[in-house]
Amino acid sequence: MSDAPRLPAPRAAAGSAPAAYGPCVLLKHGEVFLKGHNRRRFTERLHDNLRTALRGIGGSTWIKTAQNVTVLGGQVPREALVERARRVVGFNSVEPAIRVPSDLDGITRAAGDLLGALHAERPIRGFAVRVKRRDKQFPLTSSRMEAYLGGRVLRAVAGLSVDLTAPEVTLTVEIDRKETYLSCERLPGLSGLPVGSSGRALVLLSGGYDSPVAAHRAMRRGLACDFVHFTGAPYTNPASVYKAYALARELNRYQPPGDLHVIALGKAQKQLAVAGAGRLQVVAQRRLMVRTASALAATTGADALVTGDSLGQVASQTLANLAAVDEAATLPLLRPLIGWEKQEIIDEARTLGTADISVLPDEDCCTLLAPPRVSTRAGLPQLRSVERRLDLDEVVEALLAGAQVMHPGEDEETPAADCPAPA
Ligand SMILES: Nc1ncnc2c1ncn2[C@@H]1O[C@H](COP(=O)(O)OP(=O)(O)OP(=O)(O)O)[C@@H](O)[C@H]1O
Repeated sequence: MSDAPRLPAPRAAAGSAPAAYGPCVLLKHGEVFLKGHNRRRFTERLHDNLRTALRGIGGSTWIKTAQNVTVLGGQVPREALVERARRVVGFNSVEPAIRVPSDLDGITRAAGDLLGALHAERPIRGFAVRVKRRDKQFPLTSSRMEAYLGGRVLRAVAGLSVDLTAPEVTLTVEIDRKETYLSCERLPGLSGLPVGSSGRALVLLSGGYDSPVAAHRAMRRGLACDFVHFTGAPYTNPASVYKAYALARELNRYQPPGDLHVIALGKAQKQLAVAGAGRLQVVAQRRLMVRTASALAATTGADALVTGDSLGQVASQTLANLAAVDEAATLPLLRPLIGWEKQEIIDEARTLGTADISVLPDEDCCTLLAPPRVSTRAGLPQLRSVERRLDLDEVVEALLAGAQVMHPGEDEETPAADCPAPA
């Protein structure tokens, strides 16, 4: 007895070649999906960021939206599309897929082809079919379609078996009105809010592990980031600038590129030491950094500062010292890693690709003039009395006047050529 259900006539003539058939990538929306009335604005931002990530990919591309899903295709290898899409914040998953017209024959043939090719590459122990029918006009319900496709695939591909409890491969079939998408692989995306949807921030970027990870976490909450790096110049070599540039370039792979501002802090650090900062030197330097960054933020359009502090990690990051640094900032000072452990931070830096840069040696401005023992309870009255011996406004003005602006990663890629999405 046949396992085929009694079907209405297929929408395309049996045996005819599918009208549209080709590889694409399905990008499932993350938190954007929850945005109610604002969803459209968030989705536009997500697509703008996707277009930016596609720059320089070497061929024309198109994107279109189905319900809570973006479909990406073009005249470039699908692997390249997948690689670029996985850098875009805001997609929960990235699924290499094929598109076929929404008729039963086309879908059945594609399912057999897809699982047949996979099975030929490496024998599949058990498979399952999951169908999502977004077009309720489609003649079969999702569960009937699952059973039907499963049966047809079993017939078409020798040696396959069904396993509905723990399948090695799950074929996902999403049926829209005109097109159907079939996919056997789901890669995790960078979930979160589209970069830029929460505003702009200025990240204090050192050469260590922590601040690049903090920057990436800020991006994942929708902040577009510029960067500021303080060097100990003229008393240190330029190694830390090379590192900051390489880190910012790596981070810019995840967002429309932000600028890197480099500021030579060495002379001001010496002024603080001469003013008698003593055990307060490191916290006084950090206060000067956030004061200067706050002033710089006014020119970059940032609404917040971001640092890589983690509570209690080092002496300068006790609660009292963090509070003393906060007091010098004129913008909200965000610390995405405040509750993270060092090993968690290093693991994430490895995943991001910043760890290999952070590990390189440099001459950090923070160790320049650092006292043998850093105060763990820097008092505001003492800090203010040291700072009064300097004209802080003048110091900040001079630091900003000497700032260098760089554009890491911006000139490496040419704009992508868009082509119209298939109807
Ligand atoms: N030279 C610098 N330029 C810019 N920001 C800095 C610099 N040094 C420190 N910061 C900021 O202050 C934060 C705390 O720095 P600190 O050196 O105390 O800790 P850390 O654990 O070494 O951080 P990181 O691993 O990011 O260097 C850094 O995460 C960074 O945001």
